[in-house]
Amino acid sequence: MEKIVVQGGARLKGRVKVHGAKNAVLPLITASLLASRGSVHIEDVPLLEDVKTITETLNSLGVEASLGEDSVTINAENLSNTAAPYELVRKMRASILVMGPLLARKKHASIPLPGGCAIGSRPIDLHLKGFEAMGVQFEVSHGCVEGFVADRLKGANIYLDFPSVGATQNLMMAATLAEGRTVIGNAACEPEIVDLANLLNAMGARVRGAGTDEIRIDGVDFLRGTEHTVIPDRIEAGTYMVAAAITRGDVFVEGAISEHLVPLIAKLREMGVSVLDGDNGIHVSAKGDLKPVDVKTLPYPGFPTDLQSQMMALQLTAKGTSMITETVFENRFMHVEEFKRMNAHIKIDGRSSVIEGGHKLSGAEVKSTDLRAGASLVLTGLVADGITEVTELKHIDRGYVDLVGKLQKLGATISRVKIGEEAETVQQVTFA
Ligand SMILES: CC(=O)N[C@H]1[C@@H](OP(=O)(O)OP(=O)(O)OC[C@H]2O[C@@H](n3ccc(=O)[nH]c3=O)[C@H](O)[C@@H]2O)O[C@H](CO)[C@@H](O)[C@@H]1O
Ligand SMILES: C=C(OP(=O)(O)O)C(=O)O
Repeated sequence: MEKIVVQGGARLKGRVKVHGAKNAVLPLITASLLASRGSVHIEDVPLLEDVKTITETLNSLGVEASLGEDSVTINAENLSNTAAPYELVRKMRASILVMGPLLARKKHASIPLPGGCAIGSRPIDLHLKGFEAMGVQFEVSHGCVEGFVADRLKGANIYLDFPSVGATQNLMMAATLAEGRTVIGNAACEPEIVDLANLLNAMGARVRGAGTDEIRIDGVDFLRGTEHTVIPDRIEAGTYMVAAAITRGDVFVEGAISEHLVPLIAKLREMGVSVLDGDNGIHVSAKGDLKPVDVKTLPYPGFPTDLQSQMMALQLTAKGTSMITETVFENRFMHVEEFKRMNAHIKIDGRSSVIEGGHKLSGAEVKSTDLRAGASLVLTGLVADGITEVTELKHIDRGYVDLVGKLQKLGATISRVKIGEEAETVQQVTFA
């Protein structure tokens, strides 16, 4: 078991490069299941735990999927198995994204119900309702949801009650091989949806309207292999932008795309942070007191829930009262109790949190409750008095490649140590 040890006080400076997006690459990998001819090769793949899990899931379906240093190659010509194993699905909710491709190619899919997680109950009803409209029948038994369709999937008009990212992706993938046209209304508009549509179209699909709230897909008979490069991770980029602001630092976030980060940039500027769009990246710098701001998370192009806890960390350092309203997940304030251990003054009122900024933060032992919460505790540790120790790193490892190494290069006093060996390493950190 390991933990991250951070000594607060360093002002971050320099350049940090973002990796390919976790939330884009997971659906891209499952979309490769749709190719019955040739291999799909994906570049700029972040070697995260989630990427390893989804690759293993494909292997368990009889598919050749191999990870390189920053790429993955998938040949699904011999896709044989249509039942995903529980031990992989329970590790990662995005495993549900094998369902659309399996139903489209094999007319059958059996997936263990992923269950709730720290941030909410996260049902899959919108996925299932959409598949039903395409002719799939479902049975739920022994903790698994099993879908069958006698013939080819049928194109359908599907309206999503909420613009679910996963449901949009799953239905979009299934529709590429369905008979006729599928229209997904109130679709999610995230950049990761556009990236998926681009891959599908390069594989021979006919997907139009991705990035708007109405996606039209005309089914084709088969899809083939291709090559694709993943978009940069806007949430990783946003995390480093907040790291620059919270330490009143000066950082160039290489690869960050400003069009994908409009709400974060707007809020940072409102707080008094300088954000400049540069050549292939975003330059963030801050000095002195920041102003409080109110933030409401929303589906894209609204403020992303995946940057909510990082923003809260920053609000803790602003002078005055800020508010965050979380509208996407019903239980995404688990980090608040951990922040409070660091002398944060926060009150939760239903789906909102009121953050009283400007109190001196103090280092403490805290634990990650989800991957973004883990990163936010590290960010808070960068400005807290003394040493912060963050445990439960399995969450952070799901979503950040080399968080510690990247922060070290920016000048943070931070290290990752085995629990039990900390005394020596903390000394190294303190006096390095
Ligand atoms: C791997 C991946 O890309 N994960 C992202 C994806 O998750 P994910 O695709 O799971 O998120 P969704 O957009 O589906 O979920 C948003 C909300 O809709 C609800 N819902 C969803 C599906 C459904 O069938 N029924 C239902 O009620 C969820 O419980 C949640 O409250 O989008 C989220 C919202 O931007 C991000 O936080 C996650 O990082
Ligand atoms: C919630 C997240 O991911 P997932 O949907 O994979 O749990 C996230 O990336 O912040």
